[in-house]
This record gives sequence, C-alpha cells and structure tokens, in this order.
Amino acid sequence: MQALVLRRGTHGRRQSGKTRQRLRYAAMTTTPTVGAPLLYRFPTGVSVDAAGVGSLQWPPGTGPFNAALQAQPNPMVASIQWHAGVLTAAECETVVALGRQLPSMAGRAELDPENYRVSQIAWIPPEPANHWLYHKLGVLFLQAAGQFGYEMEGFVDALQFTEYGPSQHFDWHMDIGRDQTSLRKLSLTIQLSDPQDYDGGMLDFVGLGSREESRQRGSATLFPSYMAHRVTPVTRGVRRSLVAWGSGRPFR
Ligand SMILES: O=C(O)CCC(=O)C(=O)O
Ligand SMILES: [Fe+2]
Repeated sequence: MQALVLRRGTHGRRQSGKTRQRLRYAAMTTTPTVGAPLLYRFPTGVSVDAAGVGSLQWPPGTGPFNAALQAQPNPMVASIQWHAGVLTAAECETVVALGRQLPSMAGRAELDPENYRVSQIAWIPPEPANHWLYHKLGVLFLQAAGQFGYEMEGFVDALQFTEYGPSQHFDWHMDIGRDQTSLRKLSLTIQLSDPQDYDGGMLDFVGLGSREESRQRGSATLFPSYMAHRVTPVTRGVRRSLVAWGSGRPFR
C-alpha cells in the first residue's frame, strides 16, 4: 500500500470530457513546522473567594504575558491521505456482494432529511465473517492515528456500504456531530466501483476540491472527520463506497 499526504495545489482543469473546474492536490513531504509563540498563557487554576468572586491563578513565577512558550502546530490537522490498492478488485466485488444482500436503508442527514443526502446504505455487521475487513481497516486507522497524533480506540460505527444511483448525492457535511458521532476522529472512504461505471459522484473537500485518484477502485481516502466534504451527484451509473470511522475519546 502506498500512502500520499495531500495539500492544496494549483487550480486545474480536467482535460477531457466535461470542463469541470477542480483543484488538484500535490504531494507533500511532511515539513517540520515552526512553533507559534504563546501570546497569552491560560491560567492553571481559578479560585473563588467567600463572596463568590473568582480570580485566575498562574504557577508561582509565571503570568499570562511573556511566557516564552511555543505552541506546536500539527501539520496533519488539515491534511488528507490517499492510499492506493487497499482492497483488490476481487475484494471490492466481495464487499459489494455482501453490501447488496444486507438490509438497505435510506441514508439520512439531520440538516434536511429529504434532500441533503440521497443514497442507500447498509451496515456491515462486526462479526467473524467480516473480521478480515474490519482488521484491514483497523490497521490503516492505527497507522494513521500515529501520523495524525490522535488517540484511537476502535470502531463505534459499523462499516457502511453506500450506493449512489443517478442524481443521488451527499451534500456538504462533517462526519462529527452529536452523541455517538462525537467519537469519530478519522473518516475513510474506499471506492468500490470501477471509475468507468459512473460519472459525477466526486468526493469533494472544502478548499481542496476533489482528486481524480479517489476514483480508483480499491483506493482509500482518509481524512479528519471534522473536514467538510460532499459527494457530488452521480450523473450516470452507480457509485459504491465503503465508509468507516476510527473513533476514540473526543479531541485527544
Ligand atoms: O461515499 C463516500 O465516498 C463518502 C460518504 C460520506 O461522506 C459519508 O457517508 O459520511
Ligand atoms: Fe461523510
């Protein structure tokens, strides 16, 4: 498996067919980041007197200004990884066959249950027959967790099999939300369809656009679950994907 970290690149125009404007990502080698000086240091405690008046406390010898401390940026926070060949064509077919025989339901989004998300989904149950798939994605998530610096505990959501037929889509959203979805940290989507079998259905990121390679069958696109993304309407054929979320205690 080959991994590539992506960053925002130059505007590009697709050469053939429809002239869709899109951003291209360029390969990024992880460059060391420079610490940002802490302009105001938060206190380490608050005390409240008998009258209920609170005062902030800093450790002896320190104060809010001129702390001479550096905050260390995390270069992965706004990055997307693309992994080629996570599933073979035969494995993609196995997952499609599995997904298609599971109970199918309409994918819904809280923002507008009718139109925001129009697709069919099925949940792939966490059971021994599917261990190979959970295991494979688990390895990928654990490696990525180390690179992103996120604590990751496992899957809270079952793996999601997704189908988008003509004019179906999923509008702009984040994968993090209330309740159980607040545990999500990294999102991953694997392309199960042959790119020749459909048009449209691009996985698109705010400020980064879409990447042609994300259409490669068996490839995975992995990104922080707080990054806004969408799947544009499918204009021909059917697009199928396998979606997974790596979870853990929020924001660690
Ligand atoms: O189908 C995809 O590639 C992504 C779907 C998605 O964003 C989601 O289910 O949250
Ligand atoms: Fe999503």
